[in-house]
Amino acid sequence: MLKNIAIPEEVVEIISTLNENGYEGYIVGGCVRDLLMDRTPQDWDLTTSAKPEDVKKLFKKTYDTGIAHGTVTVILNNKHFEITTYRIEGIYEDHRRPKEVTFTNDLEEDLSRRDFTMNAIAYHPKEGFIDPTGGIEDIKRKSIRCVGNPHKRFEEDALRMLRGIRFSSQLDFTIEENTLEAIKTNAHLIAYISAERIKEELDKILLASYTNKFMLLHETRILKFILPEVDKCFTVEQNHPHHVDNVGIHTLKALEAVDKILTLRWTMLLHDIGKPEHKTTDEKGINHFRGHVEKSVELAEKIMLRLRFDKKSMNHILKLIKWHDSRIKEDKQSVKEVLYHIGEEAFLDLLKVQAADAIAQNPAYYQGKEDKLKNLYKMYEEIKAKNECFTLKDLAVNGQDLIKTGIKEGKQIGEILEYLLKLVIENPELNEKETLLSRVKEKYSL
Ligand SMILES: Nc1ccn([C@@H]2O[C@H](COP(=O)(O)OP(=O)(O)OP(=O)(O)O)[C@@H](O)[C@H]2O)c(=O)n1
Repeated sequence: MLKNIAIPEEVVEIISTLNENGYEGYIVGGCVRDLLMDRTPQDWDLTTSAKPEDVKKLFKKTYDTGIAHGTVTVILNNKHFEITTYRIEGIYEDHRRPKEVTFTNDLEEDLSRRDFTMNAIAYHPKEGFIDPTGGIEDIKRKSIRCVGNPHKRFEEDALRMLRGIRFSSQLDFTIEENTLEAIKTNAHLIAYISAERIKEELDKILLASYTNKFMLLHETRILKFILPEVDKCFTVEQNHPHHVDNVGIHTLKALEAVDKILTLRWTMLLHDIGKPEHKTTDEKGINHFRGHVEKSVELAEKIMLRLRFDKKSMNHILKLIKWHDSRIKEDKQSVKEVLYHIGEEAFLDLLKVQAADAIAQNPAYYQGKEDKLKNLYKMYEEIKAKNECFTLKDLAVNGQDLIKTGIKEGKQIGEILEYLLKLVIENPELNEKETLLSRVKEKYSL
C-alpha cells in the first residue's frame, strides 16, 4: 500500500497549515481508496475540523464551492483542492440531498455518514489511516459494503445504489450481501434521481473495465426503473441459429465486444431494444424480429431525450442503430453509396458496431462476417487512397459551374449534382469538370 503514489506537496502543505493553526485535516474519500489500491487519484479531497470561514482565512486563494454544505476550494500552485468541514447530515427529504448539514468536531462522525466503508477512510501523512468502519479490510476483500445500515444509506441518497454498482464495474468488487439486498429492496427509490445524474453513472458503468457487472443493474431491478426498455430484453429468447443467448445477454456481450467509446457503448446497449415488441415465432419455433430496427431507433430516441443526451451524440447513435443490421455489398460502389448516405465517421463506426454485434452472436456466424467486414474496410482504404469521390464536395463540378452553363438557380441544380455524384460513384474516371459538364449539356440539351 502507498508503494508508488506520492501525495502532492500542496496536499501536505494544506494539512500542515490546518494543523499549525489548531485544526485537524485529512485526505478522505475516493483518493484514499485509490491510494490503498495503488491507483492514481483523479483529485484530492480533504476534510477538516475548521469551519469554512476559517479555511478561507488560512489560505490566500479560495472560492466557495458548496458553502452551505461546508465545502471551500483552495487554489495552490494553480491546482484546486476541495476542503469540506466535518459534518453530520440532517434529514433527507428527497432521497438525494440532506435538507441541512450540521458541522461537527468529530472526524468519526463525519466518516460514519458516508456511503461505503471503502470511501469512509481518512489519511494523515503522520498519523496514517483512520478507518473506524473497516474499509481497509473491505478493500482487501474487494467488497463494497455500506457504512452502518444499508437501507438507511440508500433511503438517504438513492444515487448511492447506482454508485455501488458503478464502483463494482470499475474495480471488479463484489457488493456485500446485505448491501445488495438493500439495493434490491430500495431499487424503486432511484426514480427520485435526476436524469443527468443517472446518465453520468451509466456512462461510467458503460466505460468501466468490468462491463459484465452491468448485469447487477438487471438483478437488483434498478434497470427496470431507469431503462425498462433494456430490462425487457432479458426476458426475450431468440431461438435462432445466429443467436445462442436471450436479447439482454446478447446486448451485454455486444457491449463488451465494442471499443470503449461512449457513443459505441450506448449504440450496443440500445441496438436491439425494439426486439421485445417485434417477436414472432415460426412453425419451427424460431423467433423472428421483423421491423425491430425501426422500433429500436424510435425507443432509443425516446430514451436519449429522457436522459438529456447532447444532440450530436444522439444523432450519431441513432444513425448507427438504424444501419446496424444493413448488409453492405462487397463492392466499391456499394461502399461509396453507404459513405455518401451516412458519412465517413459513421461508416467506420458502423463496421465496429457490426463486428461487435456479430461477435456477440453465435461464434460460428462471426467467422464469415469478420472477413466480410475486413474486406469492406479494405475497400474504404482504397477509395481514400485513390481519392475517389463519394460526397458532393469531392465532385469536380459545383453549383456555380452549373449556373455558368446556363442552368437556373434552384431545385434543379441540386438534382443535377445528385445525378452527377451517382454517375461518378459508378464511374470514378468521369470525375473531371469538362467531362461532367458535357454530360450535363447532353442530358439536358443545353
Ligand atoms: N452519494 C454520495 C456521494 C459521495 N459520498 C462521499 O463523498 C466522497 C466523495 O464523493 P465523490 O467525489 O462523488 O466520489 P468518490 O468516492 O471520490 O469517487 P469518484 O471520484 O470515482 O466518483 C465519497 O468517497 C463518499 O465518502 C457519499 O457518502 N454519498
